[in-house]
Amino acid sequence: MPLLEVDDLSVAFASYTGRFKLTKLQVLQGMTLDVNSGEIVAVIGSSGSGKSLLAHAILGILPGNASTGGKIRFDGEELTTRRQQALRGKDIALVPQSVGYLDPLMRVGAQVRSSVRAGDPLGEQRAAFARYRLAQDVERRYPHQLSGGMARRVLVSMATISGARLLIADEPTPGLDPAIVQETVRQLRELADNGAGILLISHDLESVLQVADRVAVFYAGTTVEVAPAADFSQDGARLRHPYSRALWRALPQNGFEPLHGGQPQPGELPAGCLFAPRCSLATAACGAERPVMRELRNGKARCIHAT
Ligand SMILES: Nc1ncnc2c1ncn2[C@@H]1O[C@H](COP(=O)(O)OP(=O)(O)OP(=O)(O)O)[C@@H](O)[C@H]1O
Ligand code: NI
Repeated sequence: MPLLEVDDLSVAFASYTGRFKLTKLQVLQGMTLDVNSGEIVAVIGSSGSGKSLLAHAILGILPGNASTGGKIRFDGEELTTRRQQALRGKDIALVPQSVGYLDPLMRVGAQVRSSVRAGDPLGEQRAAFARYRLAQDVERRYPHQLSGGMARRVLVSMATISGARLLIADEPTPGLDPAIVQETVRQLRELADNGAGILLISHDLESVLQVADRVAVFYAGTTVEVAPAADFSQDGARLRHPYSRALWRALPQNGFEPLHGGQPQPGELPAGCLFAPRCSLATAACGAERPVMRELRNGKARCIHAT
C-alpha cells in the first residue's frame, strides 16, 4: 500500500467577478500520483502547472476560497481535514517554496527545535545547522535577520529533522550554492533510504533525475505522466506522453529541441487533451475529450496515442 495516494484530485477557487457574481476557477483537475515509503517521487512541471497547490492540498493549507474534489489517502486512510491537522508538521512535513512560512516572531533555533519529535532537540538542531553551514549564533536570530539563502537552509533543516514519514519539498534549493544543494539532495536520499516517502517538487528535470525513483509530470493542472526516472534516457522513446518527451528533448544534452507555445491558463483550457494544441501527434480525437489516465508499462499516461 502506498504511503500517499492522490486520486483524481481537483481544486477550484471561488472569486467575485463583478459585484455579486461568484465564479469558480478550476485550477487543478485529474491530479493522480502515489508515493511509497522509501521512495523519492519528483513532481516536474513549468510555472503554474499546479505543483505547489498539490502540496498545499495534501497538507490542508489551501486558502479558504478553495474547494477540492477527488481523494487523498495517507497510510491507506482518507486524509480528512482533521487528520491533516493532526499529521501536519509531524508525520507530514513541508519544505515550503517561500521563506515567508517561518514565524516572524520566533527565534529560528526555537522553530527548528519545535519540529524535533525524537531525541534531544538542541543537539538535533545544532547538528542540522552544522550540516547546512549555519553558524551557531544564527539560532538566536529572528527570520528577518536572515538572508534569503540562510532562511532556506533553516527551512530545510527544520523539515529534514522532523522525522516525518512523508516529506514534501517544494523547490527546496533555488539560489543555494551547489555544495548546499548537493547536501540537501544527499539528505533527501538518505531520508528515503531510511524509509520516508519524499515528494520532491521542481521545475528542473535534470537535477531531480539524479535522485528520484519516479517522476510525475504536470501540465496545466493535470498529471500527464508518471514514469520510472530511468525512462528519461537516450532519445526519450520509453516515455509515454509527448509532453514528457518534449521536456526531455529540450535539455541541452538531448538536442535543445524547443517546444513552441505556452501552457494554457486556468479558465482558458481547451476542451479535449490539454496538451493537444502544442502536440505534434494531435489528431481530431484529441480535441474531443479529456484523455483518461492509463496504466502503461510500469507507469501511466494521459494520452490516447501513448503505448
Ligand atoms: N489563491 C489562488 N487563487 C486563484 N488561483 C490560484 C491561487 N493560487 C494559485 N492559483 C493558480 O493555480 C495555478 C497553479 O499554481 P501553483 O502555485 O500550484 O503553480 P506551481 O506549479 O507551483 O508554479 P511555480 O513553479 O511558479 O511555483 C496557477 O495558474 C495559479 O495562478
Ligand atoms: Ni510553486
